[in-house]
Amino acid sequence: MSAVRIKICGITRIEDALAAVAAGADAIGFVFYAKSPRAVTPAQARSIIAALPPFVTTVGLFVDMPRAELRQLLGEVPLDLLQFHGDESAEDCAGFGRPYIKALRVKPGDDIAAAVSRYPEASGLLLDTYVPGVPGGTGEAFDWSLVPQDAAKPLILAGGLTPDNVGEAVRQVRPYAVDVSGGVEAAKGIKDAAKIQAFIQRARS
Ligand SMILES: O=C(O)c1ccccc1NCC(=O)[C@H](O)[C@H](O)COP(=O)(O)O
Repeated sequence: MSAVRIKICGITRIEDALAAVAAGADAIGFVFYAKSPRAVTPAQARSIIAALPPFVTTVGLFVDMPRAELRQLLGEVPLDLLQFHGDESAEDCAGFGRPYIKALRVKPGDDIAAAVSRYPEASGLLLDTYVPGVPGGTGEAFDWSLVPQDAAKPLILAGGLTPDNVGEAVRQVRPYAVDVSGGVEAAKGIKDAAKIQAFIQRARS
């Protein structure tokens, strides 16, 4: 089995992006959702991306953003992959000339395999925790036993991961990738380089 991929999400500063890359992250995520404490402007994201070395995947997170607004943003920011974190349908996620992943907010009793099948064009599905009224970045984990072992798409495990639980999460779920935001922060939107290093080392050990 290949090494688990790692995305560090909610990046707002160049130094945090570089710390993530130096620690071995495969991808970094930018939150384009104004209500988030981790929100960035297109100009901020562009200047962080300009500081990156090659071969780092840049991911933009959106929550039910109007299509015209998203198209304009994609003309301003060189994003490799789109992450839809709201109530977008498969049709809403398509047609932007970029691969996408869809976040599914998981709650007890959910049939994740059935939800995956609703997004046949997605590159993968990100599994996050359902918290009423909060679209993402909740810092809470869901019941990992709900994750199917034979999903039709690569699954990215998210929600409440930390340096302390990511090793067990990878052992139990065997996801394609893991995604973390709050678990590697010193404060909301401010990453902690030592926590990023510990997270990546434990995810891959
Ligand atoms: O981070 C936010 O504030 C946020 C707001 C709206 C939609 C998504 C958001 N974040 C998504 C992520 O950072 C991750 O994909 C995921 O939810 C993991 O977050 P965490 O539980 O903090 O590790």
